[in-house]
Amino acid sequence: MRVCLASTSPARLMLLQQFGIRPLTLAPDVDEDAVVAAVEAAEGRRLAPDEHVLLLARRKAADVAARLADDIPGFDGIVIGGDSMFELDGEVLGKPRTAQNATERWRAMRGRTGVLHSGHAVVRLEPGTTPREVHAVAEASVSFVDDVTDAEIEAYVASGEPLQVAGAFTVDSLGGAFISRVDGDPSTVVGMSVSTLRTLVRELGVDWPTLWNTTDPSLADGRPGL
Ligand SMILES: Nc1nc2c(ncn2[C@@H]2O[C@H](COP(=O)(O)OP(=O)(O)OP(=O)(O)O)[C@@H](O)[C@H]2O)c(=O)[nH]1
Repeated sequence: MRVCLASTSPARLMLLQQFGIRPLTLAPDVDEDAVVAAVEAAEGRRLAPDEHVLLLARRKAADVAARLADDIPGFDGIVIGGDSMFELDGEVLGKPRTAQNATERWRAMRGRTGVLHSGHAVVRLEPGTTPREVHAVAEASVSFVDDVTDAEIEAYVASGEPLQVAGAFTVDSLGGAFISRVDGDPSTVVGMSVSTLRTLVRELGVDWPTLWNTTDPSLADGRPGL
């Protein structure tokens, strides 16, 4: 069973590898802001965090699944897409991208609890059959210690780590020192709930252990991806 991760996220790839899977990786070609804006305009409302991450996870998986059918005829396996957003006091926060945003967010987060929403979509590609897709959202609440100092925030932002991750924090790296509690599947916070992926894979009739220790043939000669 081949596995393709439709993501550029190093954390998502790390998660799958930690859980015994060495997937092919392909970057999704999805303009996330444009996709969300189009759906919100059509619906005449803002998307809730769970709708937001599910929409994007599904679009990313669908984009790569469609390209795979052309790039690797006869691909027999699954394509996994994901998206994560952090919700604090009803505000949906993606990657801060700038030091100022990250600093402002950390000053607002100390001592608080927010929810990390992760969307998951899995597409089953099997030669001669119609692709099948299943999807789900997982949430984990994240509580931050209340005594993070401005100096610690400045140092953390200066590390660059918080700039490119949903919510401006990581639970499995430098940011973990400022997190007092996670309620839910911890891998949800990192980028994908692997227990949720297992449920989705089973819905597609695939036994999870069959994915263990799979090395995609395209990786056989050490080339990442296609
Ligand atoms: N290592 C780590 N990464 C995190 C954590 N929280 C969020 N992230 C990452 O923050 C990023 C959220 O941005 P997304 O838009 O979902 O994904 P992306 O990184 O743009 O990658 P794509 O899947 O290609 O869209 C993901 O890469 C997550 O893995 C965390 O606690 N630890």
